[in-house]
Amino acid sequence: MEILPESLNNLLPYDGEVYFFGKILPSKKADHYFNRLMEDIDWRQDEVIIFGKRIITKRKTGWYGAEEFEYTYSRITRKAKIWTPELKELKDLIEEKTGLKFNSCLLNLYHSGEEGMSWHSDAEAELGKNPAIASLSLGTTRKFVLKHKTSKEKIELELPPGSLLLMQGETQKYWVHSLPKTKKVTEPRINLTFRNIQKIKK
Ligand SMILES: O=C(O)CCC(=O)C(=O)O
Ligand SMILES: [Fe+2]
Repeated sequence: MEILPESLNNLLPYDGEVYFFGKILPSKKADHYFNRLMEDIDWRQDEVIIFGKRIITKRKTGWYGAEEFEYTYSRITRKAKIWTPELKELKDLIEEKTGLKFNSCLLNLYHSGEEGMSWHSDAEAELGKNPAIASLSLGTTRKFVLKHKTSKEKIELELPPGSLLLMQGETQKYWVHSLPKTKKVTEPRINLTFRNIQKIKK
């Protein structure tokens, strides 16, 4: 069941649903969480395999959840750490705003505009069919782009600190998304994507 404020429009013209909630955290709170997460998250550089090559990303990530869920992406499997107090608070807030339940969170730390995320969809088996993914942004504002896999139509939006974006329905099946690199941004950004892992592998 989804409880969405009636005022929210679907940003996608077809084949999925993306809702922008705007700022759900006042600036001071957003700053507070940014600083806490910088300190408390076990930030790691990922080793990903791209076109068969092992690459160490500049971007750092963290993987947290209600249990030690295993998550596989780009052929790397990681075991979740248990929620920190701040992550639990943010999860509760996002569940309240979206009316959905989430049991895990992937965090990304982009040190500057030199780091981004290339085109992908979040369609890992662990997320099940038509996953809902809630994305909270902290730190500097960055541009986020969605692109339809066949029509190539693009939807662009700015994600300011404290703002929430929800992707659900068939979005991951028909659209890819990216965080483009940019020379204009020198400040760091943290993004949290709350997800719901379906299969509990121990
Ligand atoms: O940083 C963002 O806004 C996007 C992150 C993302 O797409 C992901 O973690 O799968
Ligand atoms: Fe993503």
